[in-house]
Amino acid sequence: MAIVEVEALRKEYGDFAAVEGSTFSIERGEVFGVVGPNGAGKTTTLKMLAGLIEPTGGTAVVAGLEPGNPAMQRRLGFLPEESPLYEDMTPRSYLAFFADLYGVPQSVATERIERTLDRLDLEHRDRRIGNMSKGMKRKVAITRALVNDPDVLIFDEPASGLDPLTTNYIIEFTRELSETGKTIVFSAHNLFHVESICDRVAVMNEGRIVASGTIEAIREAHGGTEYRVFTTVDASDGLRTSSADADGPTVDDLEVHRTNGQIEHVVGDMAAVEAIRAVVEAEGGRITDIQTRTPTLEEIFLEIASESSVEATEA
Ligand SMILES: Nc1ncnc2c1ncn2[C@@H]1O[C@H](COP(=O)(O)OP(=O)(O)OP(=O)(O)O)[C@@H](O)[C@H]1O
Repeated sequence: MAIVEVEALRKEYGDFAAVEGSTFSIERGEVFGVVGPNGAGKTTTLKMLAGLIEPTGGTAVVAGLEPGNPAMQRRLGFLPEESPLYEDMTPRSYLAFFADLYGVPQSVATERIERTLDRLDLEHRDRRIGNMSKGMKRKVAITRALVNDPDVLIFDEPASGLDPLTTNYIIEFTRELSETGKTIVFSAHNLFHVESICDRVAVMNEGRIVASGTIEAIREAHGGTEYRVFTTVDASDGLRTSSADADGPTVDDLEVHRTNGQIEHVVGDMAAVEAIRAVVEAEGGRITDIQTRTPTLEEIFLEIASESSVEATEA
């Protein structure tokens, strides 16, 4: 059975739905990314999973337990997007305090805290938290999410606003946690990190999940390689497309641009390239160049988000 089961989860604020009926499940040991633009509903979703805000509808079950159940809290670690820390405490005293709240025996807690801080390379463990850098504070917050040795980690933008070195450190550490069998739900803006560590993702926009699956599947469904065929003659009249209904081979989604005296045909597969070649040769022209381009994950997600916004407007 999946360790996280979310069914028709919904959160309304007045007549505004921040999350509009999300359904997904996460297997034990998976790294699951929740991605999407600002205001998509990522934080709201993660907070409902963590039992920090109550859904208006639907259910979120973690490790077989409802959010808010104290037994579930013990199996869960939550890293909020902004982690307010007690500025006057030191990392050691602060983390010991949280371990105590979770009922972790002191000797176990000390060993766990020191091991995590060692791994995160956090120096100055007895320095006042208020005097630490943003990256150091984030490392303390991450260690706090781990004091109870949870099975499920919910990390809201774990590396947001940090320098690239600290970011890589945290992403690498998150990967290591998943290798030790922890299940990680992770929200992020930086799609490079999503691609590097997530097994599956849910793409959110305006409160709804608009695509989900492995990155490869999403790439395949929404962002295949684009072929740009440059020719001396326009092949569109000899091709059958959804817009032009001429005789000849069918080419879906053909785009034609004129650049510097050349005709550029943009198509989505090699069969279309061959069809263009046949038409161009039959018309006495020639192909001058063929270029391929694979859209970045960023472009694919932007495309998915804008398509879903258009659908919502049209509905
Ligand atoms: N307490 C609240 N009261 C009213 N509206 C809220 C509340 N919390 C969130 N919202 C709204 O719900 C929507 C989703 O917010 P949420 O914080 O979940 O988005 P997000 O995807 O995490 O965005 P970001 O990437 O900016 O953190 C936003 O439009 C936000 O303004």
